[in-house]
Amino acid sequence: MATRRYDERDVRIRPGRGTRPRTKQRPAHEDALPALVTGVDRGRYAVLVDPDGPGEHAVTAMKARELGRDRVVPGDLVDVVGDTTGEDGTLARIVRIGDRRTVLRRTADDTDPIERVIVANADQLVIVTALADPEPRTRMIDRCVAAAYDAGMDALLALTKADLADPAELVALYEPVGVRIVVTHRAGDEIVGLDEVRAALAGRTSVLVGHSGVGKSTLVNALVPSAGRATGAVNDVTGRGRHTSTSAIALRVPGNDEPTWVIDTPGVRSFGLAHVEPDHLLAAFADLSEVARECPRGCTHAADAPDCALDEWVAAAPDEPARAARVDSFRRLLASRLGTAEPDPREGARP
Ligand SMILES: Nc1nc2c(ncn2[C@@H]2O[C@H](COP(=O)(O)OP(=O)(O)OP(=O)(O)O)[C@@H](O)[C@H]2O)c(=O)[nH]1
Ligand SMILES: [Zn+2]
Repeated sequence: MATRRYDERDVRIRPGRGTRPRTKQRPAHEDALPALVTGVDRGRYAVLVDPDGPGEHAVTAMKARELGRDRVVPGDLVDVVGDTTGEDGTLARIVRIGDRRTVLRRTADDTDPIERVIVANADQLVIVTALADPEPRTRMIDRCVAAAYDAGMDALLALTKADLADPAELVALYEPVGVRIVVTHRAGDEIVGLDEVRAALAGRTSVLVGHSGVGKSTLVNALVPSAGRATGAVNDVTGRGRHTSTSAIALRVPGNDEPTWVIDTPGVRSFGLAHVEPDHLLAAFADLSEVARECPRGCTHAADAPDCALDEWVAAAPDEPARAARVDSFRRLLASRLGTAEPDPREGARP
């Protein structure tokens, strides 16, 4: 995306004196090397210098003091200096964070009111959802789709465990939202549908999210055999999976001509939607975006918005039910952001 969106860098409290741009205070670091952040663990960053290039090698780095509290997250393109050999016991320094094409935030919560960036520069959010065991939760999917669209990312719904339930209902719900859908199920050691998943990921960076037990690790291990993501059985008592994996990590998917990455985000439950603008969400619906140019200024495009052009557009073609489905879908995502969405009846049992 062209414009950088608001993130925690903007709410940093700066010391009173000096309004000079911070970049001026930073050393030039002309010898710095470009690197991709693949993982973060207790203040140590796993980076790949010259990612996907001839000189690619893994290095452990720390954040240079001059970056202050700016967060460095998987997917960030950074500059590193110092000992960049990657040899045992060496530590490089991250001195610059490149502009971010996209940012995905996790939601604010009671202990931390800031929606923090969790992944940078990803193209696509892959919402891994089991068709059963655990039951799919449409409200959670809606929130993920809204977060992806707001972040300028595509959304891909990966429906697993198709051996247990029919995907038709969810497909009908998400196709009008413009979400690409792939359906998989395990058959012995194989995953049926894996080729479609591969095709949807090829040449892109995709963030994988999903509740515990949906089969996300099973999928990651099939895509990246060297990953060794822990897979856990669904807990028989609660129906939830065990939390078997811990920190976010970028993994290269082998076998592609173009660089292909998945970023696994264990433990991420929800996404920040507090800053989503209706028009930002609308931008993901090119056809509706066009129609809404006729809306009154400041139109929220919600179901109760007076004179919203989307309503006229639906009314103008009663023989085209697809229009209503499209508008309803957009408004469902809009409502998920405002927290006014109908509660998902299936969600009650599992907060
Ligand atoms: N029936 C069925 N079970 C599956 C399928 N895919 C995975 N499972 C099982 O579902 C359980 C959870 O799979 P995981 O891959 O560990 O799920 P996860 O989403 O990574 O969950 P955590 O590891 O807890 O984060 C395991 O017992 C898998 O064997 C599938 O297609 N069909
Ligand atoms: Zn409108």
